[in-house]
Amino acid sequence: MRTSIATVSLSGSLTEKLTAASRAGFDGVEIFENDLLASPLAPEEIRARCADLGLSIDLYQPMRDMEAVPADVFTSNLRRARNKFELMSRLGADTVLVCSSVHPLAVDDDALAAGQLCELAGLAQEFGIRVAYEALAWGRHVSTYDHAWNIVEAADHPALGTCLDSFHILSRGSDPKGIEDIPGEKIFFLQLADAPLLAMDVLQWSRHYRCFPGQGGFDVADLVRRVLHTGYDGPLSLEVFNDVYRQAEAGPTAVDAHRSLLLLQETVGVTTPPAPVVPTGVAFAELLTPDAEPVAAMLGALGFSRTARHRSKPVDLWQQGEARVLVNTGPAGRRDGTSLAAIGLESPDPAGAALRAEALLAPVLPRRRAVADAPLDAVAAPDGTELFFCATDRTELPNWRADFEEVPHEGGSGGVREGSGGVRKESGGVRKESGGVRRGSGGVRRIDHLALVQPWHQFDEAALFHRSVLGLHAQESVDVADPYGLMRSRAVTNADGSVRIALSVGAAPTDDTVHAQHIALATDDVVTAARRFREAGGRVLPIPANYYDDLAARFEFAEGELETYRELGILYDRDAYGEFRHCYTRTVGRVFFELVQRDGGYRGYGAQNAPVRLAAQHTVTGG
Ligand SMILES: O=C(O)c1ccc(O)c(O)c1
Ligand SMILES: [Mg+2]
Repeated sequence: MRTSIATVSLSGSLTEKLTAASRAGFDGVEIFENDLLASPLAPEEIRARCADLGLSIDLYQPMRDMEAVPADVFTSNLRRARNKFELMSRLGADTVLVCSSVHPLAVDDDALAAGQLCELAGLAQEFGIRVAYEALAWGRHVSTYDHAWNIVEAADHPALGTCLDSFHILSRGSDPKGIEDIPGEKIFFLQLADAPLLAMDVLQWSRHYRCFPGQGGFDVADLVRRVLHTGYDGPLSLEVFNDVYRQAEAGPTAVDAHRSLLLLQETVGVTTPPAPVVPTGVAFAELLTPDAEPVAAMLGALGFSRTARHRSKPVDLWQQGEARVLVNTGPAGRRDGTSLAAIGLESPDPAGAALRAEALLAPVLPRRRAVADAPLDAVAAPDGTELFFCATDRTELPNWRADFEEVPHEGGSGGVREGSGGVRKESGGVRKESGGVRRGSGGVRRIDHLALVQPWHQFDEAALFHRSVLGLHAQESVDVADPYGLMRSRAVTNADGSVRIALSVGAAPTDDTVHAQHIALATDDVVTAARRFREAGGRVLPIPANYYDDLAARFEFAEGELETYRELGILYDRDAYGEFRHCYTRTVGRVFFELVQRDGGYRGYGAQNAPVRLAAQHTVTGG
């Protein structure tokens, strides 16, 4: 289907908006009146610019307070309309949106509304223009789509139809089923927006919190299916009033927006892009660092061993159980402190995953390839993290580990390396971890989750990206209080929890040291793990005594248990499924580690404890 976007959904000048929409792959635009008024370009120039960019002008909007008004007001409305129709002719736009009146003099009289809209449509017709009448959710007398349709039907003019807007329909809780009663050719336009489910004034909700389909809580796909059922064949057009997108750079927002429509079209079954290839595990996390020393000390204390080195690049592979961390000291790592730069995702079909990513507008990165390197397909997530689609030790696919050469066993500084015993050699000569971390050894088994802090304006985009590109499931978003601002956090996971990525965002540009990325490592015994870490010279993040007093009030612990947690900086949480014990390391550059013990199917990430953790990190870094 054709895709379109209202200029109000993007930031910048009209020219910037049009360029962004075109680059992101939209077929057309709705020109919002204010964007035209503020533009130095003449209507003819805007028309030419759109043509150059391959964009059609699908709608001009809005025309307000037209109908159900006293005769003298209507006369001046017609004068205003004639003016706008002349403008639209210069612009080459053939459909105008008229939204239901909020005029103080408008009366509750459907016959009058129909009569005046009919007259307006007659005038429009002289200009070859169609009028699409839309019910604003806060319209004075007309606020539902079925009411607007009744008026359009009564007016019975070929140049008058209705405009459906998913926000107005779904925000009021109207049943979208009735849409199927409207003849498709009388639906002149379809505007789409989602929104988070908030209990607030509908006008404020609409003007500030709309988001792209799939980012909020509405069932936009169901509504679209019903509209398509009528035979509607106009564009799917996004109309998103949103405070964040008004400010964020138009280019990435437009891509995000178009991705939402690609996913929507797939959901309703009008397109079949390459299917998502859901990752089945985390192959590795890659740290970029200018200085391997503190990173090596940290990994050693956590019980990792440096087992292999890349054959042609300054990259070390550190392992423990199934957890693998690459430490890259290449040129890119010299730019700024240690950071979590890449994630290797175990993929059943790496090439298929890359095809999916490309179809969903994810930037596909050049394959990293040296002489003997396995080609790795990679894409950039919205925050710049590189996501590699990997196959680890599967004979039929190129194995990224074959690029690494075993190094003589040197290990970390103590820790649990004996726990990951039974080191075997695989044919490629790379040390293969046994996966056999001894139970109760406090050893790390695998990466539990990766926590990625998003740029402030990319939170919704990030969740939609991971959902649509990787086929991960997005959990509910939770608010977390930081001493210096509010954070929102939302996890995306695969079905068995072997891939968990926690996305979070602050309300404003954040302090890098505190709002660092982190790697959470799963252990069966966090108490032993924390002890060993400490004995190996590691320092856990100190947690205030008040936290433990509160834990004592909320839960009953076995004799001595709480004292142990207090001593080791271990935090505790519980949900309907199980228990969670976790502690944090100090930060190295912009990265820290977490040791986590999940028992009995606990599903969360300790969000309850996050405010305490964030405050503790501020204390450590800020003094
Ligand atoms: O908020 C508004 O006024 C407004 C204007 C035009 C629309 O199409 C709409 O959905 C809302
Ligand atoms: Mg609208």
